[in-house]
Amino acid sequence: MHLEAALELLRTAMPWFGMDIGGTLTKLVYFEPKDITPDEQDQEAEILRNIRRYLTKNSAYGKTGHRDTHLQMDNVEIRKRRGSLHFIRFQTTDMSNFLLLAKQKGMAELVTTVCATGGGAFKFENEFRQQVNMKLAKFDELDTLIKGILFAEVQNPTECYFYENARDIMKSEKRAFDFSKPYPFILVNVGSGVSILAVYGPDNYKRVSGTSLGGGTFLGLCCLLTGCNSFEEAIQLATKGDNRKVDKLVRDIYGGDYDRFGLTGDLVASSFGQMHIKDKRSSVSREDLANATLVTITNNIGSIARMCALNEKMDKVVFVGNFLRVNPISMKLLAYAMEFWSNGTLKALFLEHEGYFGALGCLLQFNGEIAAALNETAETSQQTQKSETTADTFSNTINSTTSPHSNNTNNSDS
Ligand SMILES: Nc1ncnc2c1ncn2[C@@H]1O[C@H](COP(=O)(O)OP(=O)(O)O)[C@@H](O)[C@H]1O
Ligand SMILES: CC(C)(COP(=O)(O)O)[C@@H](O)C(=O)NCCC(=O)O
Repeated sequence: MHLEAALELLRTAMPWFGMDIGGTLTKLVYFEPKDITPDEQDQEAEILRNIRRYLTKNSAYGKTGHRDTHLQMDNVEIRKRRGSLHFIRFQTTDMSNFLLLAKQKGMAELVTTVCATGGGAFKFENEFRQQVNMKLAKFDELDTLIKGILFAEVQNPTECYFYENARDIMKSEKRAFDFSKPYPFILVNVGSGVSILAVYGPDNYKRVSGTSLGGGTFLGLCCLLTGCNSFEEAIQLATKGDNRKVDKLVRDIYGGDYDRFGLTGDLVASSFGQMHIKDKRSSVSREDLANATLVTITNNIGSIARMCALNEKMDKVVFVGNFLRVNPISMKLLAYAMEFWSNGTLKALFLEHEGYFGALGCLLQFNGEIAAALNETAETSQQTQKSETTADTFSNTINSTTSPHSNNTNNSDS
């Protein structure tokens, strides 16, 4: 095969995945081509067809896998192909089951390199190689996070939103925000932990701060304090609880407002500040404890984010990460905190695809992987002067749609 043809094959070979292996959740973005020609269909490997069917016809996979169907993006163009993007997540603790499933579905025979980001791309590299014979092309999680956000913003006109009437949490409402001129902005990624970036341009950012008190802390503390067993349960409990029974408010200390410094009586003066009193402790519910945990973690993140915005002289603060999933309490609280503490100069912004940007950016970076590999190949072929042989070897090391090794037709949910 000629070098050019091999490279074209590499650029177009399916399937296209981006994977973000995080501290708690693994996020997988899958591109489903919708412009397959009859010729292509004839040539398409059986395994590839089955994988596509399996991923797109189901919304639950294995024990913890879910496809967020409400986030699906249709009619997207990537590398001159049109199709849909599917967003799938599972618990990172379930990685060995995922690898087993990938093997069962014949993925290992079709895909030899997966584009991955997040700490797990490093941690699980050997498992991928040993169990399914896949190499991980690793990308930095903060680079891919920004790439994913910028792509989603262009593709989806309603990606970005804010809360109107943020000062009145009971009345605040979600509204679309035009994020087409985004720079500069503070980006707060609330995953297991929290990373805070100052973003000046598409390839220009720095990590300005972070905190270990993040989504993982909320979930961990909530499980300890309430006996709950999942994030969804923790959020449900928090929705019915009242942090004021757990926290010490300014009014509990001052009897009212602390006027001189603008601290109103209903402000939290001390998170969990009432829990050293035995009577108070015995009268709080699991719901109150869950709510107080959520408010504590959220306020702390809001406070650090606000200081970063002040330091960087930026007025837009974008919050992402799966901590915000099904979590309007935190989003409204963050919107309130940005507005209240800045006297209306700071705006909290949110994005619909919350925790998927790293994986999405990783899928888009596949071009970068090819470019890197291209350079390697070009160098190798220059050295050996055997371009045809090199191209053939090369095409086997990335993805191949043309050489199925088995006829696995099982596409049922596992
Ligand atoms: N189904 C879920 N299971 C566990 N945690 C969840 C879930 N949905 C949302 N979360 C929250 O999202 C956080 C993980 O966010 P994510 O952005 O995926 O970070 P990471 O990359 O560190 O896994 C958890 O710590 C938890 O607070
Ligand atoms: C180490 C991490 C980048 C990993 O990302 P995550 O899986 O939490 O999304 C993040 O947890 C973090 O930035 N933690 C805070 C570290 C600190 O600045 O204290």
